[in-house]
Amino acid sequence: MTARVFIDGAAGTTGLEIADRLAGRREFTLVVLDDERRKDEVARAEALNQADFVILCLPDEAAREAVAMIANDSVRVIDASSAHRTAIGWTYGFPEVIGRKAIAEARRVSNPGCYPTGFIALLAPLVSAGLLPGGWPYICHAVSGYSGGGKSLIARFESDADIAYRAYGLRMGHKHVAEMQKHVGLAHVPVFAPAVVPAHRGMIVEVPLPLAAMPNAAAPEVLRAALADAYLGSPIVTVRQDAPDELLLRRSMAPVDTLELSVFGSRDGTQARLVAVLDNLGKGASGAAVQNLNIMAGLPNTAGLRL
Ligand SMILES: NC(=O)C1=CN([C@@H]2O[C@H](COP(=O)(O)OP(=O)(O)OC[C@H]3O[C@@H](n4cnc5c(N)ncnc54)[C@H](OP(=O)(O)O)[C@@H]3O)[C@@H](O)[C@H]2O)C=CC1
Ligand SMILES: CC(=O)N[C@@H](CCC(=O)OP(=O)(O)O)C(=O)O
Repeated sequence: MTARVFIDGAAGTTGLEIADRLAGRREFTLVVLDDERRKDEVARAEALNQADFVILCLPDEAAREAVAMIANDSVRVIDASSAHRTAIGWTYGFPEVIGRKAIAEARRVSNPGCYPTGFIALLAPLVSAGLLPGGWPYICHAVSGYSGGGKSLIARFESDADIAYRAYGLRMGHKHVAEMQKHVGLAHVPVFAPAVVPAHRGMIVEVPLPLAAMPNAAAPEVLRAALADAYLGSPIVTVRQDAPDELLLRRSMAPVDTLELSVFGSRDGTQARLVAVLDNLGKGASGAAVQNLNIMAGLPNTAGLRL
C-alpha cells in the first residue's frame, strides 16, 4: 500500500524540491491541488485531512492555519516552516542529533531551519559532551544562496544582478535564534549574522571560537574527533579530516542533501572555526523533509535523497 502525501505549498521553492525527490517513489502517492485550488480553503482542508502525511511548505502563519485545519488524528505532519520549531508537542526533525526513534513515532515533526541545521550539527554534540561550554555567548556567521528566501528573494536577486552581498538580520532577533539556542542547550541567545550571496543555493554556516578565552573548551583536534565520532556511519553528515585553504559556494551547485562539517584550528590551539557546508534546499529544507518522511513511514533513512 502506498501512503498519500499532501504538500501544502507545493508550488513554492521547498515544495517543488520535495516533489522532485518523491517523484518515482512507489511508496508514496502525491496528492496535488491544481493552480486554481491550491489556495482554496475547502480543497486544502479536504487534502489535509485525507492524507497520511502532510508536508507544510508555507509561510509561518499559513502553516499554523493549516495545522488548525487538521481534524483527522491519523494525519502526520512535517512542517518546513519555522512556526513549530520550539513548540510543545512537536518533535524537532533532526534525526542525527535527536535520534531517529522520536521522529519515527511522532505525529508532528518540525523540520529544522537551514542555518540552524549547520549551527546545531556543529555545536550540539560538543556542548552535550562537555567539550564546549553551554554558557558561552556563541556567534554564528553564515552566507546563504538566495533561494533560502523563497520565491520573493529569488525574484529579487534574479532581477537585480547588481547585488553582490546582502547582510541582513541587522536588528537581531532572526527567527532562527530560538531553535539554535534551544536545540543546542545554550544559556544565551546566539548573535547571528546572516548574509545572502548571488548564488541560487548552498550555504556556509560558521561558528568562530576563541578557545583560549572559553572556560572548559577542548582543543581543535579533540573537537574534530568528537564530531567525527558523533556522526560516524552517517551517509548524510560527514566530518572533514583535512584542512583545505578555502571553502567555496559555487553558483552552479547541484542539489545535494549532505551536510559537511569542518573544524579549523590555529597551530597553537587557541582558536578554532567550526564550519558547516550544506544546500539550504537539501538538508536545510526539502532533503530533510524527505528524510523525516522516510523515517516516519518506516522506510530507509536516505531513500530518494541526493547524496
Ligand atoms: N527556501 C528555503 O531554503 C527554505 C525554506 N524554509 C521554509 O519553508 C517554507 C516555504 O518556503 P519556500 O518554499 O522557500 O517559500 P516560497 O515563497 O517559495 O513558497 C511558499 C508557497 O506557499 C504558498 N502559499 C502561501 N500562502 C499560502 C496559503 N495560505 N495556502 C496555500 N499556499 C500558500 C505560496 O503561494 P504563491 O506561489 O502563490 O506565492 C508559495 O507557493 C517557509 O516557511 C520557509 O521559511 C525552510 C528552510 C529552507
Ligand atoms: C536567505 C534567507 O532569507 N533565508 C531565510 C531562512 C530560510 C529558512 O531556513 O527558512 P525557515 O526560516 O523556515 O527556516 C531567512 O533568513 O529568513
